[in-house]
Amino acid sequence: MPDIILDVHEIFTSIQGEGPLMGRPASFLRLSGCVEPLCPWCDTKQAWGPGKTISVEEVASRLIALGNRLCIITGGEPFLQWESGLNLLERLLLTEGIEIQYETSGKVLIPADCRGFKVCSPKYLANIWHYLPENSERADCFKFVAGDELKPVQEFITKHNLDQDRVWIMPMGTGRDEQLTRSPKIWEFCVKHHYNFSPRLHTLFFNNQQGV
Ligand SMILES: Nc1nc2[nH]cc(C(=O)O)c2c(=O)[nH]1
Ligand code: SF4
Ligand SMILES: [Mg+2]
Repeated sequence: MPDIILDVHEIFTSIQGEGPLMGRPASFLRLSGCVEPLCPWCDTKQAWGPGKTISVEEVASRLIALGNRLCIITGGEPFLQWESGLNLLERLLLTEGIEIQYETSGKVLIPADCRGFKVCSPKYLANIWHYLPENSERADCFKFVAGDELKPVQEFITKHNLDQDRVWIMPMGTGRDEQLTRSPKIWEFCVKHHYNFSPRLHTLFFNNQQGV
């Protein structure tokens, strides 16, 4: 039988820089491939195209070898590979007692049988949210990268009836300075609407380096 494989961009160890699990040491698996429309501000454009094909067992053993209790699976769009191997990887990691957190844009359907913690970060592009509404029930929480336009974020939250406890807002910025400049306005927005604020710690510390 041929190996079940994943299309992998990178595997590394770091600290979750964003969202509800921010600050926790974690193994990161960044899968290759994303869904159109692609975001012009994307900080991981290298993960759009094909990466390295690696067997699921090999990916699992590399992640286990990093020794972290938590694994963040991101992309690209990780759920593109759910049926072709990610579901098997999830089973292998859970068997080892490793906790899993996914990062998804919500442009594809979050699999109903996925057992990890799902953080959805919807994308607003050319005045449209590129998002499948069914994911509002399937994601555990939502993370928005916000720039100057806060109205669309507020409209999204209202339209999909998201409880404030499920919402994290992060300042836009591929670099440290931009993030810091935008933070006070995002902070005020969070205080006003009772949302959670999240910085992007890896950008604050390492600017726009890859693999951190
Ligand atoms: N440290 C760190 N935390 C992250 N949280 C989400 C990330 C992502 O690229 O999805 C990310 C990342 O690339 N690095
Ligand atoms: S959804 Fe995420 S990975 Fe895909 S293009 Fe947008 S920012 Fe980049
Ligand atoms: Mg990132």
